[in-house]
This record gives sequence, structure tokens and C-alpha cells, in this order.
Amino acid sequence: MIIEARDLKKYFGSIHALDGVTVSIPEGVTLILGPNGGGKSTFLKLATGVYRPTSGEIKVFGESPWNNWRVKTRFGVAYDPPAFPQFTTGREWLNLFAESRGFGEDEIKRVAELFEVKTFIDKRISGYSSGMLKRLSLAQAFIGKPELIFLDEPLANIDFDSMEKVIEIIEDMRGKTNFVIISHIWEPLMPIVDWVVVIGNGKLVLSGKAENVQEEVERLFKPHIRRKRGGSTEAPSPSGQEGPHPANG
Ligand SMILES: Nc1ncnc2c1ncn2[C@@H]1O[C@H](COP(=O)(O)OP(=O)(O)OP(=O)(O)O)[C@@H](O)[C@H]1O
Repeated sequence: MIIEARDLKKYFGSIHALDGVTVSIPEGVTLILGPNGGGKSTFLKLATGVYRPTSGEIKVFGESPWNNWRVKTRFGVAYDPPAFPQFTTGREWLNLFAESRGFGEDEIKRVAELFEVKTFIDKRISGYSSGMLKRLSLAQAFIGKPELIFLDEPLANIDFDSMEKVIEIIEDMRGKTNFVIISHIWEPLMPIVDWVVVIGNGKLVLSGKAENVQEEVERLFKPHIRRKRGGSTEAPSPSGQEGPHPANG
């Protein structure tokens, strides 16, 4: 197991962002899903040692990440929204980060090419669009090919071609690097995901092998869009069984 949480709680005043989550995340690619405000990002920030648990515990590589530099340098993270100092350039920031981990310019060149940040890497971050910020945050997370990479919404704010590219990059690194990914855009990721965790309302909703929970995930998260056809309204039922809707009459 690369991450283990036991009765993990994080409260912000009266808000119970996480309210007793016990979950184990194995090696491989893990997707964390859940409704807005459910506690996914809070879980991620507890795993990366940004937050300290209110109670309970979380361990990454067997150690608590809070105040633990040894663990923190073993993973890369791309937060959402990405957070950077505004008045440095992308290159300056990546340089500083890479240096702190013992990597040099070649590694910056590699990640800059990988996520296509080269055209704006020497501009100040304050002038970046949300797409540029996303690319820079992904580039940072991949510096040094860490053994674990956390990605919060890696497919948000990028165009369709780039989305495919990001998925390909993750797929290429599968088996060598572990990933924990939060993504509302989950369907294109499913083929490369090993494990799925669903967090909602501060609680663990489900955790399991992707192939075993696929149906449940589809039931929970596939948009059930009502389509008008020939005057009657169709809406797939949560069980996936189509049936007459007396209310539509
Ligand atoms: N730093 C904070 N201070 C106060 N409340 C917070 C803080 N961070 C998160 N929350 C609250 O905790 C709850 C869980 O938020 P969190 O961001 O973890 O959810 P999420 O599942 O990542 O949501 P989304 O999918 O919208 O990003 C929300 O009610 C949120 O408003």
C-alpha cells in the first residue's frame, strides 16, 4: 500500500471536510472521484502534508507526511487550482523546485517539452492563462520522475488534444510511477486506472479495483441527461434499466 488513512478527519471550524475516512491505496493508478465539496482535495492535501489531520492518521510510504520532508520529496503534486508565486517566470520557478530535489536544466527541458510549456516558460507567471498554469503545474509534478505523482484535475482547463496527451503520458509511466488522480473528467481515464476511491460528504463511499467498481462508478457519475425524443422524455434509471416514466405520462 502506498497510502493508508485510518479514521482520518479534517475539520475547518464547523465544516467537516473529512469525517472519518479509512482507506488503503495500493500501487498503480488510483482515481479519486466524488461530488463537489465532498472532501477529495482535502484528502489530497492531507496526503501531501499541506494539512495536518484534525484526528486520525494518514501515511504515505508508511510515514506521516506532515512536516516530513523525507516523504514530501518522494512525490510530485499538481494542485488545482495551481498555486505559484506570481512574479517569477515559469523557468525560474521550475529551476528552484528542480534544484531543491537535485535536478538540473536537462530535467526542466524534459518536462517543459512533455507538457508544452516551452513557448511561455520565460514569461512571468502572473500573465499565464489557466491553461498555461495547468501545464506548468503538471510539468512541476513530473520533475525527476517521482515514484508517486498526485494530480488534482489534470484534464481541466486544457484542450482536447492536450487531454489525450496527458492521458498518454500517464499511461507511458504506468508501472514505473504511481498516480493518485482526482478528476471530474473520469471516463477517458478509466482504461488506465487500477483502483478507484469515491469520497462524498467527507466519508468513504467506495474503494476497489477499477474493473470491479466500474458499473457502480457509472451509476454514480455518468450524467443522466434527459433527452427529448418524439415528444416523450427519456431518462435512464440509476440501475441502468430503462423503463416507462409514469410522471412523464
Ligand atoms: N481551507 C479550507 N477552509 C475552510 N473550508 C474548507 C477548506 N478546504 C476545504 N474546505 C471545505 O471542505 C469541504 C470539502 O472541500 P474539498 O475541496 O476537499 O472538496 P472536493 O471534493 O475536492 O470538491 P471539488 O470537487 O469541488 O474540488 C467543502 O465544504 C469546502 O468548502
